[in-house]
Amino acid sequence: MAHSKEDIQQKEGHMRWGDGFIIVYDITDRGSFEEVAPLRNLLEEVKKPKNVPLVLVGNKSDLDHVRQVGTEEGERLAAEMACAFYECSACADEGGAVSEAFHELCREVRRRKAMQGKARRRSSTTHVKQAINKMLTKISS
Ligand SMILES: Nc1nc2c(ncn2[C@@H]2O[C@H](COP(=O)(O)OP(=O)(O)OP(=O)(O)O)[C@@H](O)[C@H]2O)c(=O)[nH]1
Repeated sequence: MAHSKEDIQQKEGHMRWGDGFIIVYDITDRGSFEEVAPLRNLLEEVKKPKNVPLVLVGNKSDLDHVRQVGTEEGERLAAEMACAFYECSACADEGGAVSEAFHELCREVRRRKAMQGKARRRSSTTHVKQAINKMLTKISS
């Protein structure tokens, strides 16, 4: 599918403010699956240097008889992208996979925020230690 400059700018705008993303393709449309990797690359580019929480979803699992993308292909791509993977149906969400995908994304966003908080706390402790060391060096010289 061709994307206009406006399409890309609009996408980048959404990407900038988002804390986490669900990339959805249609299991009955190989073209939509092939758009996942470029979309993820654009996301990485926009969010750099942050490593953004992601979940990959193959939608329309109720249309298994016209499937064009195998479950294993989705699983493999998710493994490459180091993110969770679900197949679901927005029309017939019997197993609850739609809400599970959203919950997993929220958990991932919280996990990353907690990790970033820890890293920030650690770096501020390092700054305090450096300042004390500097003062001690000055006093002793
Ligand atoms: N059978 C089935 N149809 C679905 C499912 N999810 C969406 N659809 C249908 O797919 C069509 C497109 O859905 P939209 O919500 O417009 O999604 P979109 O991302 O704009 O999709 P495209 O127009 O195909 O690019 C609609 O007719 C929906 O009813 C699903 O899980 N199963």
